[in-house]
Amino acid sequence: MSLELTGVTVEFGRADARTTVLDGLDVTFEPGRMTALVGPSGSGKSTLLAVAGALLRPTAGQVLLDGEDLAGLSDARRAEARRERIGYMFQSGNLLSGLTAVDQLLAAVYISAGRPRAHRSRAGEALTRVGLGHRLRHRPEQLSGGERQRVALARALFLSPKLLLIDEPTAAVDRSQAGELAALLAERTREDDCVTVVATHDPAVAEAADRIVDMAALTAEAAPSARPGR
Ligand SMILES: Nc1ncnc2c1ncn2[C@@H]1O[C@H](COP(=O)(O)OP(=O)(O)OP(=O)(O)O)[C@@H](O)[C@H]1O
Repeated sequence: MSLELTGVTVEFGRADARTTVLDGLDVTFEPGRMTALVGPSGSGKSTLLAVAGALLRPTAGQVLLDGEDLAGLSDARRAEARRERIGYMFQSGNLLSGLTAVDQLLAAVYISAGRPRAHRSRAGEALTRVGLGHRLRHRPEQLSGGERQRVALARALFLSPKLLLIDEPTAAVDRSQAGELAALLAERTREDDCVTVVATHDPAVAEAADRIVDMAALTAEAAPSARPGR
């Protein structure tokens, strides 16, 4: 399973108010490797994740997940790919208020496959693996920022996605938690052999990653005028 973006362009707005955020981008991400996506604020990291995760259709280009072009699929097939093959973890954690840590994971099962009861003990194990075995019945408002991030990570991993997309996972945690969370992400990526792309400003995440991709370099590669000899 690999993720390959070819000629990906994303434009927002119309006519005179048009902004080109990604311009003919080519990049490939391999399985079992965690990539840190770095670059200045506004360089398009979150936009790239949204396109890769079939949350946003590119203006042009292909998003090949295991050879299948997500950009060209119908809305229904894109939704299916999101449910079955892609795990997300966003900055705020996006936990559902009022649900316990275990139920956060079961909600993902319910949306995807139904019958969450059969998965209850597995949800407990998944939370234990991210160091939250003692917080299974806690609700988001009873958890620290770092604990909420780890619930969100366990939830993103729960259905064994082939593609894991993560935006600023360490924004709400202290330095030692940031290092632990980054190491955990890298470890799970290798164990599950998934493609993991993490947009980040955090050196701790970049350090734990197997590869660093700089948006500035991608953009320079994509723009023909910036290529040497042209
Ligand atoms: N829906 C939208 N409409 C118009 N412009 C948008 C939209 N979404 C994003 N942008 C613009 O696209 C650019 C890239 O945004 P993006 O969030 O991808 O950057 P980023 O690298 O993730 O930034 P940060 O590090 O601050 O999170 C920004 O200039 C932003 O204003």
